[in-house]
Amino acid sequence: MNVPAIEAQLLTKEYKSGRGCRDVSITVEKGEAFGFLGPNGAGKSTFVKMLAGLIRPTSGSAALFGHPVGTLAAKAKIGYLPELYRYQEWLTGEEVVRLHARLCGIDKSVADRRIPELLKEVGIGLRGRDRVKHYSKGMQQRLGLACALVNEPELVFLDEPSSALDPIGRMEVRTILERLKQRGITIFLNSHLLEDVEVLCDRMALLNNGEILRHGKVTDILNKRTSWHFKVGGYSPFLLSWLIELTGLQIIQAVGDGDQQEGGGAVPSSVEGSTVWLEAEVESEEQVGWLNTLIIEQGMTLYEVARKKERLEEWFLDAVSGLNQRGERE
Ligand SMILES: Nc1ncnc2c1ncn2[C@@H]1O[C@H](COP(=O)(O)OP(=O)(O)OP(=O)(O)O)[C@@H](O)[C@H]1O
Repeated sequence: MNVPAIEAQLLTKEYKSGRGCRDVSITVEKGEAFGFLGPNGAGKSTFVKMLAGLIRPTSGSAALFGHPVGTLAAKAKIGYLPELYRYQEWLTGEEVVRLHARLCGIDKSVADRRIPELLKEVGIGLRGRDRVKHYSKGMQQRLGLACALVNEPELVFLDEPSSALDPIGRMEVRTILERLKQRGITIFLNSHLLEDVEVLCDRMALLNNGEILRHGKVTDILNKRTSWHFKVGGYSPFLLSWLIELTGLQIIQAVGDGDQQEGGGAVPSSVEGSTVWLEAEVESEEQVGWLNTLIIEQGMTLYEVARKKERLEEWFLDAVSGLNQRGERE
């Protein structure tokens, strides 16, 4: 039977403060990478801690690979990198991972082989023999990743895995996560880094004030908007107003591939014969073909036509805009 890696139904945690998360239901299939987004305090860590069996839900239920959360069978299958990690700073990095291996009941001979490989994979390598107190925040985060992977989990929960890393470190962690995904490991990624979610995740959900506000396939979200860009050479300033009048479409002149010119829609300032980008909102791909024909018929050169992707950041900001601290529409 093909059981999902994560199945949560109406999972709720109420703290004394009242916050936490409410009625969260999601299913994550085996081998999927799932992104969990949300503003600070939305309840992302609370949700992950319930799945990892670290805190008890107030109500609702969840299972990992068919085993109820909190049971040994569920825990044996997971790795967890917490957001606020603190490792024993008097130990060396290698000793910290070894401690985690022992807690997971891994044989010494297996640990002896696996730990150096893991330290190399997360980019600690020879520094594994240094004490943790000499590690930067980024190195401690990499150490956390090694600890989360030491039991060769089938599912990893990563709570902000690159928050302390510089851009190179983030790219390296992303590569590690991509490798895990290729190996068929299910990834549940809490992240503020929308780019990580965009590159790595198949599906995602946006949590706000403890509740799921939106969810969907990352590719659908990125392609939802049907704005198209046209790079036009030999441009004549009459073209824009002529196209708008003829087609009735919303068309503006863009500064480059993506950035709208301020006061878009106004008569373009470009000089005769220059190369410009136009951005049009269309209802169907036929309209794109129509615009292509019209531009070419006017004797201009069409260098490039591309669908404008909606960045996840726009999607995120749009979803939470107009909501107050309690997540209510203002
Ligand atoms: N142990 C606790 N006791 C009481 N309230 C808590 C506890 N842990 C979290 N909360 C509250 O629950 C809400 C959700 O917190 P949580 O840490 O899950 O959010 P988050 O989305 O992970 O935030 P961040 O992105 O800032 O880490 C917050 O209002 C927080 O103050």
